[in-house]
Amino acid sequence: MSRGGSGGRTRVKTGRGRTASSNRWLARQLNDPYVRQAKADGYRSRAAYKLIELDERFNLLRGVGRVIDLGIAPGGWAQVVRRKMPKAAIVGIDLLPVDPIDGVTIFQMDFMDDDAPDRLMEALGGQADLILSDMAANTVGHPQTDHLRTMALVEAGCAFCVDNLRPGGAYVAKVLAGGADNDLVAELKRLFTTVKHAKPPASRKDSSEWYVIAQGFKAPAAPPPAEA
Ligand SMILES: C[S@@+](CC[C@H](N)C(=O)[O-])C[C@H]1O[C@@H](n2cnc3c(N)ncnc32)[C@H](O)[C@@H]1O
Repeated sequence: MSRGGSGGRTRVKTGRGRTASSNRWLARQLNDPYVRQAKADGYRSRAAYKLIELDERFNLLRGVGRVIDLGIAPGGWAQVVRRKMPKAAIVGIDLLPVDPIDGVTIFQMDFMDDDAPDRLMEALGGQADLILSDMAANTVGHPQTDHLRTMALVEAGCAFCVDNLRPGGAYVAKVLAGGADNDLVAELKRLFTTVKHAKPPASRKDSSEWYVIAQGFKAPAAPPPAEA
């Protein structure tokens, strides 16, 4: 047994240079109907079906003209938006490189970089109707740390909404169960008319991921008139 370099997780060496965890991953991929379906439908990731299922339930994509996709790689969600709303402007960002998707502008950079919001919005060309975040921080195997790191991304997405979402727009973000999200939900309820949680069937049962669906962004209150 050896400690692998990836996030300090214990990796078990098996035959042919593979690890037990990579063998498990391979077996799971081969047995996963969503993986097979994604291949048949030409989607780059099984994650595509999470957005399809969320859209069926919450009508997220109806009428959208401008969409931001945070954590776009490898591009399944962007493909879903592209197919359903062919005329929509779609701008995505990811730490990882992404093969081009027709009609989608993609930045390879950290969403937490100071200039990321401006770069995204300049490319989008106007306020977003929908901001999607499927971002997940690299896990370190410590559930509370993983939860907090992903929640920081969700909160950054929420701040991005305040500046860049049109009134009535929606924000969908991946969250991990972990207990520290009451403040976030309270903030979302202040900003949006409805806030719901959902775990789409395509989300693996053994994953702690959920999605928060915030719809009906409230127009920011006008600043009070300056005193004469
Ligand atoms: C689950 S994947 C997204 C899958 C995608 N929705 C799809 O359908 O193909 C999560 C992505 O979030 C990205 N990510 C995590 N932290 C990020 C950050 N700070 N800035 C940009 N992307 C980030 C990861 O690189 C990863 O590719």
